[in-house]
Amino acid sequence: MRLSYKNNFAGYFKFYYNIVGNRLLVYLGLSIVISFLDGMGLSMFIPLLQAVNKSGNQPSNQESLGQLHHLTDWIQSLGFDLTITTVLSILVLTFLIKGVIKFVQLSYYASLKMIFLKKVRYKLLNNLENLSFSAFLKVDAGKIQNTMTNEVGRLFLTMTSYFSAAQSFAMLATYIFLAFISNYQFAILVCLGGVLSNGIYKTLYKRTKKLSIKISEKGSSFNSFLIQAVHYFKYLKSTNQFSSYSKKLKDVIAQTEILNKRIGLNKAIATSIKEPVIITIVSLVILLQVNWMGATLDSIILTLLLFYRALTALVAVQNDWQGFIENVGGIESITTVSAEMEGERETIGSVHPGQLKDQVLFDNVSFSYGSKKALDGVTISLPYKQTIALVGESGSGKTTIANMIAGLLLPDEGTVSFDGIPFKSLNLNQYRNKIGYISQESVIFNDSIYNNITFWAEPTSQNLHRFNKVLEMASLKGFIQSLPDKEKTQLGDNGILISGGQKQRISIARELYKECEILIFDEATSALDSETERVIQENIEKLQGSYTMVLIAHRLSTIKGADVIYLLENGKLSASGSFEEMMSSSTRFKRMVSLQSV
Ligand SMILES: Nc1ncnc2c1ncn2[C@@H]1O[C@H](COP(=O)(O)OP(=O)(O)OP(=O)(O)O)[C@@H](O)[C@H]1O
Repeated sequence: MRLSYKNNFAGYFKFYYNIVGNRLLVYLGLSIVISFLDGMGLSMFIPLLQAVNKSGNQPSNQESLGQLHHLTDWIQSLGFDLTITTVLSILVLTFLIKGVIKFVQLSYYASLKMIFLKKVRYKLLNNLENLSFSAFLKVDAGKIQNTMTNEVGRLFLTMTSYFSAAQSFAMLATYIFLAFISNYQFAILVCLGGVLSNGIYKTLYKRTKKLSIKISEKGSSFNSFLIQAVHYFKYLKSTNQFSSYSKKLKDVIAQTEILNKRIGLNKAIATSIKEPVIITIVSLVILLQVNWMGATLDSIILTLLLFYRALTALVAVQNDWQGFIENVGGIESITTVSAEMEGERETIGSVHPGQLKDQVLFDNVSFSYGSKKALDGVTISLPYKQTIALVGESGSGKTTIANMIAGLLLPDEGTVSFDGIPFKSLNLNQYRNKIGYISQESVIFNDSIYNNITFWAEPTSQNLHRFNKVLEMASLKGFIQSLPDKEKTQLGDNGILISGGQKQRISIARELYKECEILIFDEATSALDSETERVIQENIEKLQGSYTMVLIAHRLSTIKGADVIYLLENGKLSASGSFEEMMSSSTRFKRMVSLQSV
């Protein structure tokens, strides 16, 4: 399914059709049946008039019905007498059937809505899931959030209005058809009235559409500011910067509401001119009918009835279209965001990685973020079940290498390979199943400890056993035992209810539970006190030899046990070897160690 559209009536139809398929035709079919029944019901007023005329002993005026007298002829040919009771019974029956079909249509609409919203949200979520990491680095989180929530809602409103307009249009067509066969001059007047008022509405629609698109943009920036306000709440609160920050948010709110007010103003104009326009046209028709066409009373009543219904349908078309235009920004922003994300889709190779046997190898790798060179001709080997450590000053390129090992970034020059398979050809999704990543910012979901560690695994005895094992490995057993709700303890948004060190241990436990093959610790022990750090350190050491591991650490004491240490300087490799080798061969490394000892 591709979310794209052409900016015209048929283009919108195709857009909705692409999402919900033939269900749309069923819905439209039901709309047409309802319009037809409505027309049928109204036509019953014609024989009703005749029946009233007959009972009043007035001559029945076949001429005033135009070609519609065929309807009364048809009813009589079925063997029904045109009495008031017969006609009223047919009228009641028609509207009863219409009510039943309306119910079916509305129930169908409820499931259509569910399918529509689900499909669009799934599509956007898939787009996000498949987005490349380098594109994600440039992404506006507020825009994505706004699109997934508000804009999908607005998009659905456009579909509601669009099909409601289509249904009203079917009604309008029914009455115009009835009008044509009853009195063609009248029909021409209806059309003229429609065309006339349409001119006024077109200008209003154009203005509303522009405002609607602007509202979508404002929605994105509102969400962006809001996400950051929540994310940096502690900082904003402790430094009393919240008031100046919320000023920015309030500005966006005010601008959005001004746009909404302008849309409301357009709506007010559109709504308030409707009745005067209708009444003027109705009066003109009556004048024309009485003065120049010598119309009789029942012909005027019939004309008025058809005319009134046709114009009501026309007003409904205009109202629905106004509703459509008010939310058209939703289509615009969803298709744009979806296309943008699709354009930045990660390309995944097809070669399936087996178990790591030999090594992950960086061969003369260079990488830049835009014009900023982060890695320059780096050659590194990560051998099977060995531990390497990356050290270097802040900004020297350690995290970039870690991201490359996880396949998040691909080299601009040189190759990164897994047992000889270049990452470009590798099925990176399968490869990443092997990766455990414990990053500088611990990842904690707003859920229980158990779910955070097991990633929502069923609490079977086997899983619970595995869970308890990793609690011990990550030194979490004592902490969890001390909590009243034990492993069911909720951690709050972003782990706000636990300490930085506890967050890290939970992250470590999650990766151990996953039973990954390659473990990346990016400053994993930086937020721990020295005692906890020692325990975790011992645990990492226990893992050495069982996992292929990458350690990134500023504290050099923590990487003493690594098989090979790589020292980076400004994206270049300046030395490598075991801790002892580095101490004797690299004066820079030796200085770093001695500075930390001090
Ligand atoms: N998304 C980005 N866009 C532009 N430049 C970036 C981006 N991420 C990192 N860099 C730059 O690339 C260089 C290497 O960054 P990297 O994060 O790999 O360093 P690091 O050694 O891990 O630093 P630290 O120890 O502070 O985490 C730095 O100069 C940094 O400014």
